[in-house]
Amino acid sequence: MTDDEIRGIMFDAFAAGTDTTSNTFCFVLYYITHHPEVKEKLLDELRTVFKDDWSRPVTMDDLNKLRYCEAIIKETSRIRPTVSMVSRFGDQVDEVAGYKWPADILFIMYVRGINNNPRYWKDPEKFNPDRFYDPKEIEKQQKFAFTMFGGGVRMCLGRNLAMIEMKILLASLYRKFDVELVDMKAPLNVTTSTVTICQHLDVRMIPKTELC
Ligand code: HEM
Repeated sequence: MTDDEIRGIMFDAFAAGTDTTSNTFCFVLYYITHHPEVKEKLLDELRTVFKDDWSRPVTMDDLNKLRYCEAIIKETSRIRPTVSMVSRFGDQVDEVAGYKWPADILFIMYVRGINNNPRYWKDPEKFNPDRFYDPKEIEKQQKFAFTMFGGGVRMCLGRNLAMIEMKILLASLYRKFDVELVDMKAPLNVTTSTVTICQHLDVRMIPKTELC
């Protein structure tokens, strides 16, 4: 591999892999703090997986068991996707969604619209991680009704890494701390272009004295 190729890969990892994960995680904290019943279920999962050991590193085996953590991350990304648009350039005349399109057209898919479409999601505005946890709910889902990492050959290259990072962070954080919002009434403060950035989120981290 040449130096240029290595530099390019490192650049992609930083450019595509930092704002995305960090902002998604801010949204995860925001939604958990606003849904105490979700926090309780998360803590139950942590108790089941880690028993009374609250400091050992998270293993691959643990990651497979942290299904509710993953469901929280997915439901957060459904209701408030960090990457709000995915684009494709059509270089030839084509037919899409029953319409004929000329060449050199940029198609932009509005991810938030897809993920919150009431045709595919009951009460789409409700934060409910069970949509991605309960096998019956998962079975009901339409294949393309949820996208977090895009799709097809240009799908996010870092998707597995991103999910591993966020699950480890979520489990590690809630094993050792309780997290509160400083202002529960403050709405999410975001700016949106391709990536939705959380401008401001004041949290209070309270060290735990006993497991969960
Ligand atoms: C929560 C975290 C992340 C989200 C929500 C996310 C989302 C996305 C989305 C929606 C795309 C466009 C896919 C498409 O056009 O179909 C993408 C592309 C990409 N992502 Fe991520 N991503 C995340 C984390 C990461 C990480 C950690 C890395 C690398 C370390 C990464 C590397 C990339 C790269 C290289 C592309 C371009 C792929 C291509 O054009 O072939 N992403 N990501």
